[in-house]
Amino acid sequence: MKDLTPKSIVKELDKYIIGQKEAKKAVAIALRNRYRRSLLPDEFKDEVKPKNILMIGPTGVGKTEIARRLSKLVDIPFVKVEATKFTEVGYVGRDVDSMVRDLVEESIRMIKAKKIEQVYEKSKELANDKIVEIMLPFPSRKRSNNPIEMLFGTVEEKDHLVEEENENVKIKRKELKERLLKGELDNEIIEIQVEDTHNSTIELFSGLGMEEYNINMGDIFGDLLPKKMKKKKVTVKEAKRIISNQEAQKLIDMDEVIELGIKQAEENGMIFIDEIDKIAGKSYSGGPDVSREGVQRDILPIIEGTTVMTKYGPVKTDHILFIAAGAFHVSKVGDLIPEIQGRFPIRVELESLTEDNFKEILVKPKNAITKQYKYLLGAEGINLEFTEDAIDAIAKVAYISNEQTENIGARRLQTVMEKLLEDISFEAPDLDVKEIVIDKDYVNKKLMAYIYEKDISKYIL
Ligand SMILES: Nc1ncnc2c1ncn2[C@@H]1O[C@H](COP(=O)(O)OP(=O)(O)OP(=O)(O)O)[C@@H](O)[C@H]1O
Repeated sequence: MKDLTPKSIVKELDKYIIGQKEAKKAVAIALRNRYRRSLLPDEFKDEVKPKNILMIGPTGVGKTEIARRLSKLVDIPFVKVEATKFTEVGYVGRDVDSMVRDLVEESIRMIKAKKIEQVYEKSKELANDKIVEIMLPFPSRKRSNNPIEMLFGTVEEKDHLVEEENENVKIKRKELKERLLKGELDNEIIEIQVEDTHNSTIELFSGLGMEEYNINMGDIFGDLLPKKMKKKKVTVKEAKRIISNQEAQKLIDMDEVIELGIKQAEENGMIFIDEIDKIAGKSYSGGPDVSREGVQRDILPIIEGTTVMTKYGPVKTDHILFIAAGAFHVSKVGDLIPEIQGRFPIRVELESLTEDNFKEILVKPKNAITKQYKYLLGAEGINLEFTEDAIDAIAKVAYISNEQTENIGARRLQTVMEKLLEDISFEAPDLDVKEIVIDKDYVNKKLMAYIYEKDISKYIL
């Protein structure tokens, strides 16, 4: 964490997100502040509240992507919620707590995955031993207490036979294990015990038209319920995966995982509240929805710092970082209740993406969409290339269709690319050619129809 200076964070984010300097800078500072806080003496620590961020900008320009990338970069729990979800019919005040419960769930999942990784090798070994045991059990023979057998000494004789057989099995098991490790037995079928997840749902009020009361016992009691097991026939390959998973679960200390998970969520969690602009303003949004102001008032304590009950125990929200986002086309930031405004001291505006931005987004990010298609078709043995003027043309088409229909930002690139490469993707497995170059002509041919005809004359692609 020490090396993650704001500058280095921005540099990392630059690898994935084009432009949006201000927003990147703001999240980098917020993250650094957490590190700074962690160095403070305990008596000050609680005084320093996270500086929550409000991102203002149209859809599809990178608001969520910046926050999500940041969380990946530093491996912290992250959840995204749509504020409008809480205005829907059927929601009641306490439901806003669900964002914290989801965060804890995510945090625990992350810690558990890490712990499982640590015991992975050991669990794999145990699984192999178990599979050998299933495939070649030791002969079990009850010791006879028949007085005649005991009198004539046949019990000892039988014991001797069993021992001999056991020795044989041991030798055979060694051979079997060697073959198992080489993968030679992967396609054999064996019977193993697996968790029976089928009957963990109880239906309350069923038949009364209240299906929404279906309660999943697992959700309430989590790992606390004893697991019901059933027998299942699977291939050895499957068994290796299932049993090593079961063994790994036994090897990790769930109490510790939960404790660490809660701590991580409290200290380092990040909650992204999208569409906050849609709950700005006092009015009902028509119909029987929960009032927007009501939702803001419900969310407020969570952002100010409260304790939320989860199935894992109480979770304090004081140091969770909140990033709220919205387009604010219709409503203004000033339409949010003052208390909420006050809780988002950092405001950043994200710019609409230009055609040049689109060009860069197509090729520059580590996970750029053109690279993704290259990899996908590479898997079919096809080398896909894009000429520079093809990239220019794709960006232009995306930009124009955003202008002519709905502006969905960089998301448009995905639909345009899908359209462009639809035929190639479909035909790929049967194509004889192994080199495909997408040039400007190909783009024009495939995407002309994408642009409203009436405007084609205006744009020379
Ligand atoms: N500046 C950018 N650089 C690179 N890719 C981007 C950029 N903006 C958007 N994208 C791409 O578009 C997709 C959608 O962007 P994102 O989820 O960040 O939208 P958003 O601004 O949060 O909008 P919304 O509030 O509607 O979710 C991302 O997954 C990413 O692939």
